[in-house]
Amino acid sequence: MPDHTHDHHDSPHEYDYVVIGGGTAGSVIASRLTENPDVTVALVEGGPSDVGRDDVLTLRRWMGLLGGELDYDYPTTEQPRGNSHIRHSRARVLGGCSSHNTLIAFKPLPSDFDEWEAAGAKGWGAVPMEAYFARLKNNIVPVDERDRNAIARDFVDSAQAALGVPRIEGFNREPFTEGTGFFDLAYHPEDNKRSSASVAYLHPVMDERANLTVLLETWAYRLELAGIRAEGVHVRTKDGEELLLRARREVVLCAGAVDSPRLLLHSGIGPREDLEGLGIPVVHDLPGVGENLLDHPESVIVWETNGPVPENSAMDSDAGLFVRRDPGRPGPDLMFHFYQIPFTDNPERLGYERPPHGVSMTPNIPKPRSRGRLYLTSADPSVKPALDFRYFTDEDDYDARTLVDGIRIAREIARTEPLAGWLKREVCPGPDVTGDEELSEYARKVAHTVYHPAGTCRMGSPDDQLAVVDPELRIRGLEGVRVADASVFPTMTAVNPMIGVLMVGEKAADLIGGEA
Ligand SMILES: Cc1cc2nc3c(=O)[nH]c(=O)nc-3n(C[C@H](O)[C@H](O)[C@H](O)COP(=O)(O)OP(=O)(O)OC[C@H]3O[C@@H](n4cnc5c(N)ncnc54)[C@H](O)[C@@H]3O)c2cc1C
Repeated sequence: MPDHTHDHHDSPHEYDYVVIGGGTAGSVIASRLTENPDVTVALVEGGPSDVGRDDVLTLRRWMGLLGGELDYDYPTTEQPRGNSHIRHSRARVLGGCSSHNTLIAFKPLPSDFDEWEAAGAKGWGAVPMEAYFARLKNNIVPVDERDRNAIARDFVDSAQAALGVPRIEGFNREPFTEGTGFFDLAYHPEDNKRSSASVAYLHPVMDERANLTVLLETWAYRLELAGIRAEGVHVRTKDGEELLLRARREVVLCAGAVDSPRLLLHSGIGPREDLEGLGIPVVHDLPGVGENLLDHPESVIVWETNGPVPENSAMDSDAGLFVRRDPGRPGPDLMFHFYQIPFTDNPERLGYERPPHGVSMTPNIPKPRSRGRLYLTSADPSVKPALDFRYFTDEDDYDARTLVDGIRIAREIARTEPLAGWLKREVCPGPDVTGDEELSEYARKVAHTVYHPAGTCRMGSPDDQLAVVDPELRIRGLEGVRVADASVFPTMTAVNPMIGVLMVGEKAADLIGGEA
């Protein structure tokens, strides 16, 4: 290995590591690698900085960011069994989706990591992963007392009374299979400020570290490969300048579950036939790129309340519920978010009206069985990729049945005091919709996403033909390039994935640093 310590400033566009994507995982990795002052890192981020931006940094303003100028806003392909109108928000700003999400913070359950290990991700079991949770720099705390809305408290009481599940105070304290309570969030309750990946990992060091170069509003569009070795990445800056950023040691791809496979495909790394069909020269035939597209689909049931709901909240969906219907499963198989607002965006398309004040429950499928696929429709890197989630297409209809169960359980909770006393009427689907078929039809047509795409560059063992990266996160068959973000998830975590992504970042930094 040549001595790089003296040539840092020789070439303006050469670094030890080029990290693509200053999002959730990328912020962790760039921050950790540059703890060593002898290591240089370029962090390439498609969006602007979040520093000083109250619209981004104030957690409760999250909904205002969706669909706006800081959102890549990916459509889905037509979903014959689901909702074809879902828009997948992906943040275009430093911190990535941790800068516009709700920051619900769940350490993946032991059963999630053990499932990864069993799927071929050697070394990613629950026991070794524990250390990475302990390392996280984010401020992870239960929803603060001041943010605990009276109706959300009553939701928790009613869920407990109706279902007999335990009340949980601090979901990350010990593993659970069911329970209800206020979530842990990565935030600062005193001013409702995000403790996103960028706030926790980059803001404290960005201006101080001479060895960290953050290139904002710069888009990576193709990897530079010499044979099987990744040598850097081609980017376009905000001013339209095209640069080749060279990586002496490694390129680390952290563009997320949509944009990491997208960049690989445009670099000629992916399923041969697809690439040839689009006229993209095949550099490396890797059939798994874009396959195994996972998500948490959800549905919604909305009530009108007797009067306005009190104002206080961390981000309007501060409490929830996990249910395990099948005791043979190691973890929960149905989850609910409770919204202190009437979330009628999708039902309105079917003719339902938004009540003046109301609340919602959004049952989702922790371990969905449908698997989708991401693919390109054009060799032009500026064309958005196609996202076909194949929602509700699993053979035994498990996914749709889960949401039907969810709506029925939601109604049981709503009938139970103290929540019952707040509710005037069920707005959607409405009390007349009761049969399995009708409920399934409704649940699927108004289905939404919990915004958790993952799995499109999945990690796996050498005999897994569809694995894209090995358990050290190296792209199989190539040198000098890893993927580290939600796309490497072999399977979906039963809980919201962000903490899992941050832990992927921490472990990736360890793997990369250890090798150097
Ligand atoms: C609205 C919403 C709410 C959510 N709520 C929660 C929640 O409460 N709890 C939870 O656990 N999870 C939540 N999630 C999911 C969670 O935020 C994501 O799973 C996680 O943040 C993904 O991290 P990532 O590193 O894979 O990708 P990202 O955080 O999306 O990072 C990718 C980064 O790469 C950049 N980028 C992409 N392509 C390029 C390119 N070609 N060149 C340069 N830069 C590029 C992007 O700008 C972005 O900054 C939510 C997601 C959304 C969208």
